[in-house]
Amino acid sequence: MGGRDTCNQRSYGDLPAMSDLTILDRLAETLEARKSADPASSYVAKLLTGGQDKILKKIAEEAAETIMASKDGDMKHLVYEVADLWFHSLVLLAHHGLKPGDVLHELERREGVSGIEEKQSRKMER
Ligand SMILES: N=c1c2ncn([C@@H]3O[C@H](COP(=O)(O)OP(=O)(O)OP(=O)(O)O)[C@@H](O)[C@H]3O)c2ncn1[C@@H]1O[C@H](COP(=O)(O)O)[C@@H](O)[C@H]1O
Repeated sequence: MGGRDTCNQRSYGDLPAMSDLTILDRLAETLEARKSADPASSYVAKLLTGGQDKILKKIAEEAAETIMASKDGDMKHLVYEVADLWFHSLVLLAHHGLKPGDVLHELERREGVSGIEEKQSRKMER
């Protein structure tokens, strides 16, 4: 776990000040700008210049930390770790020139389609 200690700044369940879409878009813009930033002064620039494997390693670490937080049953810790996981996933998307909107559109496309039915239709296609 890093030095960022935002766990206690907002109690679990409070609404964020702005919509989730807005923070995702703002963060994506920052990540894009960090592509030309100095790695010495930007964590994101350091990750992006480090290449795909460094980003993937962080995602694996954050996924493992998310699992541990869930098992511990500490909801604040879980939210914190999922935020880390989402953040590093957004860095991976930026690395590939993708945006949060690409994922949101995919989720929208899936909206209302039962996972069980979708899996069944894939089996029938084979
Ligand atoms: N949302 C985040 C964010 N979430 C987590 N982190 C960093 O991700 C890292 C998480 O890794 P760990 O918990 O494993 O901590 P660590 O052991 O110190 O990390 P490593 O040194 O092993 O990589 C920490 O350094 C956190 O500070 C983030 N760093 C940046 N952002 C956003 O990205 C923007 C740009 O950041 P910079 O590029 O650093 O200016 C910021 O303004 C924020 O909006």
